[in-house]
Amino acid sequence: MADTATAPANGGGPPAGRNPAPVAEATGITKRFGATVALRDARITVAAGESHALVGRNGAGKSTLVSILTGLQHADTGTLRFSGAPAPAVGDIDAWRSRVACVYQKSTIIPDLTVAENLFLNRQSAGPLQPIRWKQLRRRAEELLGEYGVDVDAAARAKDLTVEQRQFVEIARALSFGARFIILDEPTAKLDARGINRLFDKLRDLQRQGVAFLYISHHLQEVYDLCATVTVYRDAAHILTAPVAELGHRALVEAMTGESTTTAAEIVENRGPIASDAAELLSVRGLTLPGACRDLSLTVRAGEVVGLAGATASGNVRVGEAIAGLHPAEEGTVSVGGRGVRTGDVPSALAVGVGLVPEDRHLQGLVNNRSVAENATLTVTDQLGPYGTVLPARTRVFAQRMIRALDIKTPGAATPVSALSGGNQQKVVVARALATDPRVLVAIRPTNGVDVKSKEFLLRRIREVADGGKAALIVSDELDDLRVCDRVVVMFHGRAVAEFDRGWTDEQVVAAMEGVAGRTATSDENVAGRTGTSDGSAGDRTEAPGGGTDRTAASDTTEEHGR
Ligand SMILES: Nc1ncnc2c1ncn2[C@@H]1O[C@H](COP(=O)(O)OP(=O)(O)OP(=O)(O)O)[C@@H](O)[C@H]1O
Repeated sequence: MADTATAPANGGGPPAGRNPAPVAEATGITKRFGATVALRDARITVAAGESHALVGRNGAGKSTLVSILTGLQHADTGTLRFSGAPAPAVGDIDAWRSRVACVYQKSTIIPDLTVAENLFLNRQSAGPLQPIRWKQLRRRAEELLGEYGVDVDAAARAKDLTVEQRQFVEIARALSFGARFIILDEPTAKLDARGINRLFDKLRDLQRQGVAFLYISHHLQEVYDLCATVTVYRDAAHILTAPVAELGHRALVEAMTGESTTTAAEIVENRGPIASDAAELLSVRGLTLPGACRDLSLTVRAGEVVGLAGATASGNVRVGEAIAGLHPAEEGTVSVGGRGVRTGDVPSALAVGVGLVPEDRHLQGLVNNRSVAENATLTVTDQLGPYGTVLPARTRVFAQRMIRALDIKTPGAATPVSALSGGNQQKVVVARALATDPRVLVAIRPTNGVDVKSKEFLLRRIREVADGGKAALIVSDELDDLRVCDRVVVMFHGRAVAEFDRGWTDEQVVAAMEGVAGRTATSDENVAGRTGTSDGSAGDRTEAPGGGTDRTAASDTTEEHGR
């Protein structure tokens, strides 16, 4: 793919006449955490005004580098310079802020404060004993937001903003400290396609104003869309830095993994259709969830992986969560192998064999200060000792099996899960869902934050669940996640609007997620075909926008679209 990739129109180089010193230059950086070497003699140079990507597998050392570049951690060895000058002293927060800022996947703004208060936190007044002039504060905030073209009400509570608006506020705050170098650590993880486009427009805009970016993402297509230069880390070390336009997709993946990899589409290549007499394992009939979906029906057969696709407001995530007992239904039923699930009742879903990989591993997935072993076995404590006891030795053995099965990179089973890299934490969440050997696995964005190789690995594991005679539902808007499915049902604004067998093209599924298929094909009815109507009868299958399916086109585009 990168053979055809082009550099962004703005080029990414430093604007003429500006200080030629790099905005950030780190060399010889080594950082250890106990026995773990997180960075070994690593380096990076980001030129003024450059859009620079940093990629690497989970645990490669990217977040550690970010924490060193932003002054949160001190490197054991190495030098760091900003615009030619040595890095500020540790703890001199204002000096660090004027050089670099990071927008994380997890927001750092305070939900109960207004946008204006967040923007000027700890600098609301002119001096320590000066009163805060609220009107002035709001005006300054409005000016600041206006200056960077951020369309957000300065008086709004931060908690009422969308993820995208929060990110824009964080970027504006960073720029207001004078920083012309911004690090974005997986900023698109919680955005849908439109949100990503708007974020990219904003970044390109700021780049034209001379702001440099270090962009971290596991979505390699985003690297091709946005960045001019890419640096690859592998196993704590710098592997290469190259112009994006000169590095093909396969070469980039090989630099990250040290070997060649298969793509998601290759996982299902040469696979036959699901037997028509395969038992219906998951059955959702006429489900209505307030604010999320109306009269939705869906089935998944034994041996089948079904994708439930949709943009943020589609309701697909709530449907997945409801199947796992997290939300009560206003109407409709959920059953597994003929046994009903009491909606809104997690134990009832667990009892019939539903396993869940939740959307947000931080909020719903992990107990941070507990070990990898404890987190991986949370759902199976009844198997870890007699009479309600949990035997540490049995927990350890169980967890070690999981660590091997899912290739979790950790010093050991007793390591606190918070010490793992983001992608490896996600694998612990998947391990926990698989631990119960579920009959129906509901996996919500299961490859969130997972590197290209681990993504392939996790998707293969989900396929194996189905191949073992179980059913899997992948709830996601990631095209790579959907590519391993036998069937993809697309939701738009609470309704299933299209359904595709294998061989769909990216354009077809994206159009359906954007609501185009819903308007042309099934304007106000449930999708028919195998998703069925609310009374369980089969209806007409939705015509794919663009007509039919095209296996060649789907595989050809595999490398072209990260999402
Ligand atoms: N506070 C810590 N204590 C112990 N080990 C740590 C700590 N922080 C990071 N590590 C280890 O350092 C290594 C590098 O982790 P890092 O988070 O930098 O990887 P990453 O490239 O950002 O991965 P991901 O893509 O999964 O976010 C990993 O092996 C991780 O377990």
